[in-house]
Amino acid sequence: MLEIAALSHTYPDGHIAIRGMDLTVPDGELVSIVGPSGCGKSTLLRCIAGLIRPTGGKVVLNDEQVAGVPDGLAVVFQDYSRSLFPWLTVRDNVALPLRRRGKSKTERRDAAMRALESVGLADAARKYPWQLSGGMQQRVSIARALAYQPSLLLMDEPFGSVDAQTREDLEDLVLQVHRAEKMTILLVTHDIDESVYVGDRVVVLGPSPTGVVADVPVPLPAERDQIETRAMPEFISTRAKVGRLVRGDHGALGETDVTAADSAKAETDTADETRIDINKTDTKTDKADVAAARKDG
Ligand SMILES: Nc1ncnc2c1ncn2[C@@H]1O[C@H](COP(=O)(O)OP(=O)(O)OP(=O)(O)O)[C@@H](O)[C@H]1O
Repeated sequence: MLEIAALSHTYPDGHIAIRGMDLTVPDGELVSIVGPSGCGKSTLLRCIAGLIRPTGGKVVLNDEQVAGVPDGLAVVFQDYSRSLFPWLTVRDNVALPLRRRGKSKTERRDAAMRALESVGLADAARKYPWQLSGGMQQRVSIARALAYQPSLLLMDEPFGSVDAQTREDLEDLVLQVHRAEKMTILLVTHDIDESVYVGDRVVVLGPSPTGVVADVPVPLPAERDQIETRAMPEFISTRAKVGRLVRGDHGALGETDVTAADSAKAETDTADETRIDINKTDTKTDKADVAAARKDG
């Protein structure tokens, strides 16, 4: 269970990105997060990932307050070109984080190959990331997250840089993995259709400083199909509702939607920002991991 309570974040320059956000995500749910450009979606994910410390409120994951990168967390970013190490093979990129799981070399390689098979890239295992297309590189990033077997997967606009066909394939891949592994997934997207197509629910954030404007259930069957699901009346009406809410039309709120706008207004905590040095720590660990991976050959 992920619980976000009265979460606020003010950057050191005084910019208030998040104010008084409340959100609860039960285990195994796939929640889409949408909101106007620049509202604070990435800031929210970084607070959940323990990469920045909130200046107010808290993030609690499985009953423990997040104070650094939690165990069992994986993140997929939009910019795949910077998230893979060009000097490691595809297989070694996928296997790298498993060092932190205490796995042996053979176990790491087996897990990496299984994850690559699940994204249809087993044949590319011995290639380097720069030998693959953008969509294939993003599938490697997803395979790396899957191999880690996270209990919580955060995806920040993960399909923003790939073509339309690849995007649909990756959406279906995430749905398939979500069903098979039952992991909790938070997916930030600018694409309202995508938010409804993949989500169990869509959380709509308001403009900066952001908070939850509405929590919209997605009344669609768990099994989804790119053509049939998108033609369903429930898909069309939910997409229209989310679209209006993102544009600030709160009249689009239905009886089943939960609004947290009031609690967002109530929170005024703008305490000083304290940055965690987790980035430094991570960089050191990554360097050690990478050096060891290269030695493994
Ligand atoms: N390090 C920082 N220092 C100061 N302000 C920042 C910093 N990082 C982000 N911001 C500001 O905080 C706000 C939220 O940024 P964030 O990247 O979280 O938004 P977003 O919703 O993910 O944006 P987009 O829709 O463009 O992806 C923006 O106004 C941004 O300019």
